[in-house]
Amino acid sequence: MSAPAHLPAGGDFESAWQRTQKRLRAELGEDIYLSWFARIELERVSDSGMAHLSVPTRFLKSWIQSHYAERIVRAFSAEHGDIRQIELELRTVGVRPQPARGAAAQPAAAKPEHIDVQRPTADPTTAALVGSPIDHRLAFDSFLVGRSNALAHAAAREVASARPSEAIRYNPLYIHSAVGLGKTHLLHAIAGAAEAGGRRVVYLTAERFMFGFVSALRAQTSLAFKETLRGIDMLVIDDVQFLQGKTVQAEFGHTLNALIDAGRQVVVAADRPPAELESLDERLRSRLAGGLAVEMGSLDEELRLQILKNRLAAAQEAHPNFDVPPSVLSYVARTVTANGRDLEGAITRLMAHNTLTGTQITLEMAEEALRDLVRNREPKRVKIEDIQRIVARHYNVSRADILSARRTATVVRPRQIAMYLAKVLTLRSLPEIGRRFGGRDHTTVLHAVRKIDGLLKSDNSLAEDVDLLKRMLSE
Ligand SMILES: Nc1ncnc2c1ncn2[C@@H]1O[C@H](COP(=O)(O)OP(=O)(O)OP(=O)(O)O)[C@@H](O)[C@H]1O
Repeated sequence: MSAPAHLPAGGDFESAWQRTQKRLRAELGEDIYLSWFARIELERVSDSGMAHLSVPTRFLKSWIQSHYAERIVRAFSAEHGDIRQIELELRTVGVRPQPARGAAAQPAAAKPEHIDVQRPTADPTTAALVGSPIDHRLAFDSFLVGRSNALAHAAAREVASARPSEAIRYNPLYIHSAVGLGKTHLLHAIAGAAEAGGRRVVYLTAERFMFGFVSALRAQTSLAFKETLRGIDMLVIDDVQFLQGKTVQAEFGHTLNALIDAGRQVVVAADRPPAELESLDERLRSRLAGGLAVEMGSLDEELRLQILKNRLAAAQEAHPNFDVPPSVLSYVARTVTANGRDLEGAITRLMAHNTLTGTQITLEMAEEALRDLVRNREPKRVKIEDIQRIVARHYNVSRADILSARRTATVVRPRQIAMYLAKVLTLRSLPEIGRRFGGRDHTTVLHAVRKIDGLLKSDNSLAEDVDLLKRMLSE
C-alpha cells in the first residue's frame, strides 16, 4: 500500500479536517457534499487517533455512519497520519462546538455560539428555505376580539409571549375557521410578536413549505432544509389543508414531530378541523389535533362593525374627506356577513365611488354598490361521502356499489358522475378522490372527470341530472 500523499507536520487536526472536507467535496461532488457533509464538525481527536465528529441530527448520524464512515476515515487519515478511526456524535441543536485544538485540547470554556437560522446566506443549503415575510400590519393591535375569536386570540397571545425556556402548553396550536375570518392575521400577529421577543421564527404557507421542500429535494439539499427548519424556536404554517403529496406530508410530519419533541412551538392554521383534513394521513391528523385546536366562528355583527370602523379610519388616513355615515356602516355590518375580506372590500368600494365619482354615500347608494357582497352567502362545504350517498340514492344503487370494483353500466356511470362532482365541488386532489372511491388510481378519476365533462356538452338529460345533484348537494 502506498503512503498517503500528504501528511502535515505537527498535530494541526483542524486544518487537516478542513482539507479533508475539500477532498470529500471534490471526490463526491457539490450536491452530495452539501447534503451530508457540510454540517459535520470536528470536536476533538483523542490519543488513540479517534476523531470525534458531531452532526446535528440523529438521522444524519446514522446515515453517515452507514454510508460514508469508511470514506471519511480514509480521507481524513490521508490528510493526517494520526487519524485511525472516527466516532460520530450528536450535537445540541443551535450550538456550534469550539474548534478542535489537537489531541491535548481541553473542552472549550468559552460561550457557545448560536447559529442564526433565520438569516439566509449565499450557501445553497440554506437558500432553499426562506420563510415568507411577516406582515407587521397584521398585528395583535389591529386584531379585534369578539365572542367568536376570543379563545383563539387568548391562546395566540399566550403562545406568542412565551419565553423560549418556558414549558409549552399548547403544541401545536391549531387554529381553524372558514375563509376570511382572521386566521392569517392571527398567525402574522403571533409570528411578529414572537420574533420581537427574540425567538427564531419561520412563517410559511403550506405552499411555500412544499415549494421549499421540493426545490431542496431537486437540488439534493433537502437535509439542509430539514435541519434549518428543525433548528428554529417557532414554526408557523398557514393553510395546511393545501399540503399535497406523500413525501411532502411525510416530511411535514417528521418536522412537526421533531420540533414538538424538542419543545419548539408549532402554530398551524387551516380551513377545517384536524379530523377533516382528509388528504393527510391519520397519524399526522392526530398529531395536529394533539395540542390545542380552536375554531374561530363567524364574525358577529358587533365585531363586523368594529372591523368596518377600523378600516374606515385607515382609509381616512389617505383620504381625509372620505366618510361613511353611521347608518350606512350599521347597514354594511348587518348585511355583509360572510367574512373580514368582504368587509374590507365594502369599504374600498364605497371609497372608490365616493372619491372617484364624487357620489354621496347614502343607504340607497350602498345597497346598490354592495349588492353582490350582501348576496354572497358562504358556500356550503361539500363532503365526498355526501356526494356518494346522494348520487347513489339518485341512481338507485348503493354507496357500496359506487365504492366497489363492479363494472356493470348501472354502477359505472353513477360512479363517474360522483367522481366528477367530487372534483368540481370539493378541493380534493385526484389521488385523494381516488382513495376515497375504494382506493382507485388518480388516472381513473381523471378519466371519469373527462368523460362526464365531455358528455355534459352533448347529453341534455345528463346535464339536467348533474345540475339537480349539484343543487341537492349545496342545499
Ligand atoms: N378579528 C379581526 N380583526 C381585524 N381584522 C380582521 C379580523 N378578522 C378578519 N380580519 C380581516 O379580514 C381579512 C381576512 O382575514 P384573513 O386573511 O386573516 O383570513 P383567513 O381566515 O386567513 O382567510 P383564508 O382562509 O382565506 O386564508 C384581513 O384583512 C383581516 O385583517
